[in-house]
Amino acid sequence: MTDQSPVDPDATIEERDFESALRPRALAEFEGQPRVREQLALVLDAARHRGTAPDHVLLSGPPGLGKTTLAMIIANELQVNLRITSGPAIQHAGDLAAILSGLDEHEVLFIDEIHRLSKPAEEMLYLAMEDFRVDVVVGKGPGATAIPIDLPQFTLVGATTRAGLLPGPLRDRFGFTAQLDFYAEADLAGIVTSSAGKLGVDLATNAAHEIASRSRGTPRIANRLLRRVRDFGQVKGHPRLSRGVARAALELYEVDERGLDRLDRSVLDSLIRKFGGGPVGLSTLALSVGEEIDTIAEVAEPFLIREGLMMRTPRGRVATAAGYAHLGLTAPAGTETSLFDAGESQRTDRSRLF
Ligand SMILES: Nc1ncnc2c1ncn2[C@@H]1O[C@H](COP(=O)(O)OP(=O)(O)OP(=O)(O)O)[C@@H](O)[C@H]1O
Repeated sequence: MTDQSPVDPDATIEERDFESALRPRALAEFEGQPRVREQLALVLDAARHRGTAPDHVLLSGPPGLGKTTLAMIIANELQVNLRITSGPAIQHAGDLAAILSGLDEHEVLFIDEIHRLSKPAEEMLYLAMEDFRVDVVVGKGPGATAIPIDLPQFTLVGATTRAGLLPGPLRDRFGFTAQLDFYAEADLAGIVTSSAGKLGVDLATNAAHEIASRSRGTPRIANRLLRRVRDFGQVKGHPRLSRGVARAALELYEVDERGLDRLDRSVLDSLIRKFGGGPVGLSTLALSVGEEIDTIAEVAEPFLIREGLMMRTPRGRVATAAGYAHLGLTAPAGTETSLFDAGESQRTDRSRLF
């Protein structure tokens, strides 16, 4: 198997092992997102004092920002078991009933991609979250009866990359909602430095910043790039990973100073050279670079828009003047220079307490 693109959303087994080795285990080790951390600490402390399970927690934000890590930390901090499942894995309401009725008192149930639960499972979850009860329907037709089953008090941690897709009644049943946002470079440099420590790698401070600045605000990518730099250092005989070594490694893997990888650049290149800078539809753009629409929509496009290199308009995707400049091209007169699509998230912490 060929090596992955640094932003490929599908992780290999090696990648998953690597991720779990680097996961912080306690809230105090979780870097960045200070408001989310502080608010969550309060929710957990309050529950500990009361001796009850904390409110249900909803974590939302783009992939790789630490939702799974936070779910694990919540269970660790409460010293309870964590059960992990995901929306697509729960096909029928019965699957969910089996998981819920198998929980022990105060356990944490983590449902990743909760926006992908089926409707019947979602409706069962309403009652479970609110009244710690499920109604299991036995039989069919007029003879069907609902048997109520009491559940232990548990905490649901739901994670979603698309909070907007979550139905209101489900969203409203979470007592604490945290929106994770892209990390500042300094936080990412801190994460890379701790990861290097855990891996026993000698990483210079400016090399950590070099990696952080190319990591698209995302810890998963930062750790992945660190792995590339470590490989490079090992093979080329550089036990100390200096900034120069980090740069050479990232150039080899085609991750540029702004964090664009080969896919991002080919999307931008195609938009500009094949479609005259747009407007062009997402599916055409995906076809032109030979990629799945979802990969373009979830990985390349949000980053290119966030970086102000591309814009989303009602007529399609358009390259900005900065997009042309990034490829060393001069934009035609009248090219949009707007740097920000108002719908995209910025590098700030936002969370809501209900
Ligand atoms: N704040 C953080 N501090 C240190 N490491 C972090 C932090 N956030 C994430 N990581 C690391 O980044 C990697 C990805 O994190 P995680 O799996 O929790 O992301 P996620 O948001 O659940 O992603 P997905 O939505 O794809 O499931 C892990 O290796 C984790 O250790």
